[in-house]
Amino acid sequence: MSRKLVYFDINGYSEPIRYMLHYGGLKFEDVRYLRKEWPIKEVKDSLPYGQLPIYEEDGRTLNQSIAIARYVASQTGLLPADLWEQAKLDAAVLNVYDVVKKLANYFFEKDPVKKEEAKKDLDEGIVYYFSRFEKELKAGGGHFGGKLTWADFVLIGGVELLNYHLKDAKHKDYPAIAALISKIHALPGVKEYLAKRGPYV
Ligand SMILES: N[C@@H](CCC(=O)N[C@@H](CS)C(=O)NCC(=O)O)C(=O)O
Repeated sequence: MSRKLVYFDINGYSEPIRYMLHYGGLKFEDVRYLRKEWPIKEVKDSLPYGQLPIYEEDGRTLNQSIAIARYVASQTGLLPADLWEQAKLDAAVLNVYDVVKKLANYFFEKDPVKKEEAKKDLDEGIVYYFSRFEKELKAGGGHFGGKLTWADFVLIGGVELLNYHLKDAKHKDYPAIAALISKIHALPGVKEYLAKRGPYV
């Protein structure tokens, strides 16, 4: 089976997907376009919605990082069979993306007044969402939904993205989130990948 994950030379939206692929021991081509060379017109024009990441498997193409993460989870034992459990995890992932979206709103805002408002919304959003993630993780014995799933990987990916761009360990007052980061970083496959990867970029 051929698998390819195509993204940029950053961790960003693809990192939880890379973690899952490595954890699952699935061989894949990790294609990373240089941001400084983007847009490469012929590549961008060939993408279903002009954006990355995309995931290719045996000639089929999937876009949208959540859809890719969910599919990869289904191939790596990280998506439970029960439909209610699946829906609860979808909700957890969308909650993570809701707070990550606040980072994007802040990051891409050009107007200085609106940027300040977006920063306030982001700072408040981090406290609001992280305290709820913390509660959910504690109720689930350290995981969303009681066991290791793709929602845990997506949460870690989101926290790392926020931390990197805000130059701060935003999860430091949330012990269950911190423990989950350590746990995922120590998983077989992920640990070896991280040792080779180096720092988050
Ligand atoms: N909703 C999409 C968003 C994808 C997205 O925003 N991709 C950005 C990089 S993180 C991109 O491709 N930017 C380059 C461009 O738009 O040309 C997803 O989650 O995959």
